[in-house]
Parts: sequence; structure tokens; C-alpha cells
Amino acid sequence: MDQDSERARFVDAHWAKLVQRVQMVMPIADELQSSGMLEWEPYCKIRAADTNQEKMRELYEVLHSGGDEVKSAFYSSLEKHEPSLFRDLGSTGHHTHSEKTHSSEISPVIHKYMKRICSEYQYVTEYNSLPGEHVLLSERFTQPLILRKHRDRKEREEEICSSGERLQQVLSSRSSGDSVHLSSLFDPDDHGNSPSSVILQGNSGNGKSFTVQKIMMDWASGDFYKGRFDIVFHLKCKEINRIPGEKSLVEILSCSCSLSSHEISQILQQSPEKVLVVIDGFDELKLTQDINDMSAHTDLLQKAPPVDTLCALLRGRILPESFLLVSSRSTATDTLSNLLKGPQRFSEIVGFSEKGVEEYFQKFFQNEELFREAYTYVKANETLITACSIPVVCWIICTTIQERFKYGAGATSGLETTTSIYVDFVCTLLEHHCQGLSQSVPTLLRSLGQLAERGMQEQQVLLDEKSVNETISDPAGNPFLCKFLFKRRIYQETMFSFMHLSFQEFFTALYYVLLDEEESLGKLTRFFDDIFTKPAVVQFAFGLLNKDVRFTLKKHGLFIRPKTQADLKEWILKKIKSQNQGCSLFSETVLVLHCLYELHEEDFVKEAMGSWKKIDPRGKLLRKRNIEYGKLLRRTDCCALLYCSQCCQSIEEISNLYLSSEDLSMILPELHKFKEARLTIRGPSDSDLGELIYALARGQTLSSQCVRVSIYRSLVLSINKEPSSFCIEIGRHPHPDLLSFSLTFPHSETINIDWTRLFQIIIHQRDSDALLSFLYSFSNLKKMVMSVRCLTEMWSVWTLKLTQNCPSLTELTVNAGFLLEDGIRILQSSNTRPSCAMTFNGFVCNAQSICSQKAKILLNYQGFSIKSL
Ligand SMILES: Nc1ncnc2c1ncn2[C@@H]1O[C@H](COP(=O)(O)OP(=O)(O)OP(=O)(O)O)[C@@H](O)[C@H]1O
Repeated sequence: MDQDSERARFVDAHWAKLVQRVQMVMPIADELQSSGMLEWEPYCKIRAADTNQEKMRELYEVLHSGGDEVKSAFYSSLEKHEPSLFRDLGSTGHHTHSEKTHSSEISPVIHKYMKRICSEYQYVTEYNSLPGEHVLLSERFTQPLILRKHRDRKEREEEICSSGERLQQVLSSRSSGDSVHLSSLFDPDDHGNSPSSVILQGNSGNGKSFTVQKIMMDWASGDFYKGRFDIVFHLKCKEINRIPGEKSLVEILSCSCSLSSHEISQILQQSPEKVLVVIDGFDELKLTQDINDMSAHTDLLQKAPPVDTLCALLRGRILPESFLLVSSRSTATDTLSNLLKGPQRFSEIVGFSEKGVEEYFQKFFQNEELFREAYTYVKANETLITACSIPVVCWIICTTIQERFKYGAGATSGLETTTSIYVDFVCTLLEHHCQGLSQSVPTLLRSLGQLAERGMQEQQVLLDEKSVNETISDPAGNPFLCKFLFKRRIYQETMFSFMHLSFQEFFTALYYVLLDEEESLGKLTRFFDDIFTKPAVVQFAFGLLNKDVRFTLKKHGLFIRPKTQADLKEWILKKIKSQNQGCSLFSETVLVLHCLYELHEEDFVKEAMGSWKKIDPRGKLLRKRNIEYGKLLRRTDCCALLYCSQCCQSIEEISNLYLSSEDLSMILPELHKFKEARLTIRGPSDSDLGELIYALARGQTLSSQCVRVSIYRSLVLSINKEPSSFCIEIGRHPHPDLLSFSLTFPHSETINIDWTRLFQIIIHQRDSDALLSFLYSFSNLKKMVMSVRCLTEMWSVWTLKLTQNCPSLTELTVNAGFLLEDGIRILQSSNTRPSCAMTFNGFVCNAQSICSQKAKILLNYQGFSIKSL
């Protein structure tokens, strides 16, 4: 029997006892989840169960369906978390890696080392952790997307410029959907050859250190590299820089772990081919001299400056048989590669895939509802979801949203602006990912801005080495830049870029708002009015004016002059003015909304919205050319519109707004603020329409309101307030004969009406009798105007019944195309209640079906009269 089956039999045989006695169910479940053995849904069920026994029962379902492999993983976790229970039950006899190493001479030492690593590396201290606070690595770590491929110039450009869904497609095309798993970094290639050293490249904040911590943890837990590496050491370059004097490799290793020099030297000498040294942050290593001039000693115990000793290890002079995993930012990869022993393998942490982002959010919130709310909000914002591929951005976003939840607010209330997240990202890298900057923060950021602007003007995202060297004093030490080597004919070419186009846009905006007096206004407005301007730059510029954002920038010595703020605000008011004149594009209207949203300054937004006479995303220009017709607002645009509406008491008019049903529900609470609204809703349900009317009815603030809603272009709903008048125009499709009708009644009546039912009848049932019975239920219907194709006998009877059964009805007008003989005959022999009058307009048709005479029929309590017109 193999090991997995034997362990599975053990779990089955002892299940009853395990259910009773296992206390550490959650740590075990966490571990199974992070190793991919336990899906998120059953994991949540286990977490939600009240007692350990119930949790174990939930877990049983998973073990049962997962088979021997999952049971075997459970066995390993059990061994780790419940050692005494495990001993009581007696193990399978198959020994784990840590047990196996017990038997050799050095094993107790390594065993102790592994335990120490497990207890130390299982936790992470976050940037905002208070003293003594930490979270479990397993509650955060998410497998990033790791590619082994160098991409060419075109491919890189594509990655930098794409966002949202497109970026995901581009990345999966690079990896054919497969990411390299951490456990297979050293796996043999197609020719059966394994590398001696692996380069793990990644941008700042992409998770190199985090990944190294995970590798250490998994090795020490016996999950990775079982039997392949007896020992794994972890060296951090920034710590090596700080080690004083001269040190041998053994001494350097002992500085960074719990083993003594003696123990290390014994281990290294015994089986050097089973040693892996993980070296984190090569870019941070302070190389004081040319790598070729360093003394390349070969002795484990020979002392030299620590950096020289490390370089000797990297070159394979010391411990040539050992394996190396070295992480570095792209800015230092070429130097590393020149130094590193072969055969080398290149791998790159690209960041999180969309699935990775989702998984990260799930782990972070540990609550399905909060996770859904946060993830849905971020996913709707293309810029944010794209930035989330950088793991540290995920952390920033989740942390800020979680704080909102803590204070009882939803993810969308008082939202974070996109700019504020970008500013937090820049500050995080400056505070935690920069070692000894060679220049001041303002100088660094200004020079980045200048470089970014230059790229924007030349429409370049790949920036040549010369321009970079002209603007940036130490590109290699700059955490915001990436460096690429491309093949060009028989040469190599070096190019730089920002992490993503959106960062280039952000730095351009930062550069503009920081410009001094003379340059500022002209450059800003010239750039903003340029038709090729990227809207993102303009939005970021407004986001940078936000009070809290300015406060953060000020802490880093960056000041935005009041004049710049005033100029930008004036610019947006001018934009609104031109929108009022009806010459706007869809994209311009949306840009204004986003600028106001990013600014997030309630008083100004109120002022701006107050001056906006007509928000019309389909402007005059386009009506002619019919471009962008029917363009839907994206969810993120709706968020901006929602925020802008929240800031005001009332707004004049919104027109040509194309919404999905979900977007409608989002802006419904604010819709009553629009005095006039013309919306087209795609695919609303009957209850959506019901909700729409209730929401409008709730708005008591306005004296008059008109909302026109087109649904599938066949149902138009207009609503006026006090006395409330609801006009429903029905297109050809939903009803064969009834074209429209409008109902007038006191506003207070609106909430008593079952609107959902009314829409069901009109849209789906299309039954005139059902409509009639429904109208009877209106206790306060005052007026009704309806349009029919022909006044038939049926419609005459129908209208008479309505006047008889609705005692409050005083006026009924029927506009018919044609007044047929049969219909008129019924009216001639009828009359109405004393306080009710009926009017029928249309062309009278005679027995020969000639309909040439236009007439008006009046019917009241005195009887019938007809007047030719
Ligand atoms: N795989 C991951 N899973 C979950 N969170 C991650 C992951 N990778 C990174 N993070 C988050 O991003 C932060 C930054 O990651 P890390 O410090 O590892 O970046 P780095 O690549 O080493 O950056 P630098 O090059 O600047 O040193 C982490 O503190 C963590 O919050």
C-alpha cells in the first residue's frame, strides 16, 4: 500500500475518535485550504460551524469526496497540529520528511530548525500592524502568476497598456493558462535538466519577499521539496549590507538563522547537493565594487566583506553543488544574471491573475458577504482591478475597505477614490520598499513625473535608456520603474517602463499639479484640452486635489498650490458650461463625473452639479453622427454619478442615460433628485420598474418631476409630480391594440399601488380585462388618457365599465386612430355618472370603411354628442 492510502486508512479507522478529540480544526482547515485541498465554499461551511465536532463533520464531507490524497494531507496537518492526539492514536508507520531526517546524524538539529522556521514564518507583520500584532501567512498568501518566459517588446507593450479583461487575456496567452507553481521552480525542463540557480524577478510590491517566506514555510512544514533539499537557508540582501566587518559564508548564514556556525558547517559539508539558499532582494545588495574585481574565494570558512562572500556563493565558488533561488527587481536582473552560476533559470512573478485577486479578497475578508461586496465594487472599476494584479495594491484596497466595514459603511459609501489608492501605493513603496534613497522624495517624484509626461507626449510606454538617464538620477534604485532587455538584431537593447500605463498616467498628473506658477496653468489646460489627452491623467489630477490626498502628499514634502486647485476647478466648471450648450461627447460627460468623484469635495461637487443644466451623455455632436449611440454607463461611471447626486439636493435634468438593471438599482436611491430624467433601461424586471416608481414616489422634495423611462424601446414611462401623472406608452410589441395610457391621481396614492403587478399585466400578460380589474383597485384615480388604434365595441364597453367602477374618475379621454361604427353605437346608448365626462377623438369610419371625417365624441351624464372637426 502506498503512503497516501495507508494514511487514508488511518484517518478512516480513527474517524470517530478524531471527531471527538480534534481541537485545532481551523488551523488544519486553513492549511488544507492554502494547499488547494479544500475549496472555498466547504471551507466557509467549516468556519461557520459552531462546535469543533460540527466542523469535523463538515470536514469529513471534503475528506470523503477528496479521496486518499486529501486524507493524506489531513493526516500531515493532524500530525503537526495535534501531536499528542496523534501519538495516542499511533501513526501509520510511514514517516514524514521531518521524521525521516530524525534518523540521520544531523536530523535533530534540522528538525529543530524546521520547527523554528514554522513558528516564525507562519506569521506576517503587516505595514500597519501594531506592536505584537500579526496575521497568519496562510490567511494572506495567494499563489501569484509566475511565468518562465522573457517577453518581447511588443508583448511587453501589450501588457503595460491593457487593462481589465483584456489584460487577463493577454497574460493567459503568455502562460497558456499555466502559472509555475512554487514547488516546481527547480523541476527538470523538457530535456530532463534542472537548474542550479533560479532567478525570481518581480516588480516592487509584487511579492518576492512574501513568496520567499511561503517557500520557507512550506519546506519547513514538509510540504515542498521533500527529499530534494535537506536544508533551506534564507538570506536577505538588505540585512547582509548591514553585517559589519568580514564574514565567512557559515557566519553569514548563522547571523540569519537559529543554527550555530558549527552546526551549519557540519550540515553544509555533509550533503551540499541537498542545500538550497534562498536570497531575497538582490537589487538591494550594495555592490561596492565591480563584480569582476571581487575576491572570489572558495572556502566556506574564509572571511571576506559579507557582500563579497555572498557574491562568491552566487558565482558558485563556494558550495558549487548547492542550489540558489535569488529574487530581484527587474532593474538588477542583468547584473544578477552576469554573476549567477549556471545553469540558470529565469522566472518572473507577474502578479495576481483575476482569479488570484478574487482568492486574495476571499482570504482577506473571511466572510462571504463582505468579500462579495468589496470584490464586486473593485471589479467594477477597471483601473483598480487592473492595479490589483500588484499584490500590495490588493492589500491596500482590502485594508481600506475593511476599515469602512468596521465603521458600518458599505464598500460603496464614501468610497475610496482611485487616486487615493495610487497615492497610498506610492507612499507604501516609499516608506517600506526604499532603502536609503539617493535623493529627496519630492525630487524623485517630480523626475518620475517628468519622465512620465515625456512618454505621454511621445505616446510611448517603453522608454529608452537615454531619456531615463537624463531624467532619473538612479533608475536602478527606483521602485517605480521596470527595466527590460530586448533582443534587437545581434544586440541587446535596454528599455524602461512604469509598472503599468496607469502609473505613467498617475505620475504625469502628479507632475502637472506640482508645476510651479508660470508653467502650471498653460501646460495643464493645454494638455487637458488636447483631444488626445488620456482622461485618466485628468481624473488623477482632480484626485490629487482632494484634501486628504493633499495632506498625505504634504507629509512627503509635496505641495499643490491653491492657484492650481482654483484653475482646475475653473476648468471643470467651464467644461460643464459647454455641456449645457449641448456639445458634449459621451466620454466628456463621463469624464466630468469622474473628475468630480475623484476630487471628492462635497461643497464643490454641489456647486458644479448645481451649474449643470443637462447631463446628457449623448451630446449634440453625436446625435448627428450617431456614434456612441446607446452607450451604456459602466458600473464605475454609475458610482461616480451616484456620488455626485448624493452631494446635491436637486439636479436639473439627465438625459440619454443607458442603464442595465443592476445600475438602475444602484442609482435609484438618488433618482428622485433629478427634476427630469430620461433613462433607457436594458432588461429590467417588472419588480425593477416597481422599485423605480416607489423610489421616485419617495422623493418628496421636488414640486415637479418628469421621468421618462424607455424599456426595450417599446415601453416609455413618464412621471410628473403633484398631481402625479403616470404616462405609459406601449410600443407595438407588448400590446397589440393599446398604445399608451396615462393615469393621474394624488401623489400620496403612488405608494399604495402595486406597480410590479401593473407592469406584469402590461408587459407579459397583455390582457385588457386584467388591466381593467387592476385599474378598479385605484381608489383615487382622477383622470385617464388612453390611445388605442381603433375604438371597437370592446374598447367602448371597456371604458364604460371603467368609469362605472372607478367612482373617483372624473375625466377619461380616448384618442383613437379610428372610431368604428360598432364602438360608436355602444356609446350612443350610454351615459356616465354625473361627475364624470368621457371624450373620444378620431376619424369616424362609415359602413363602407371610409374614415375621412375627424370628430370628437362627448359622453356625460346627459348622454352622447358628436362634433365634426
Ligand atoms: N503572494 C501574495 N499573497 C498575498 N499577499 C501578497 C503576496 N505577495 C505580496 N503580497 C502583499 O504585498 C506586500 C508586498 O510584497 P513583498 O514585500 O513581498 O514585495 P517585494 O516584491 O518583495 O517588493 P520589493 O521589491 O520592493 O522588496 C506584502 O506585504 C503583502 O501584503
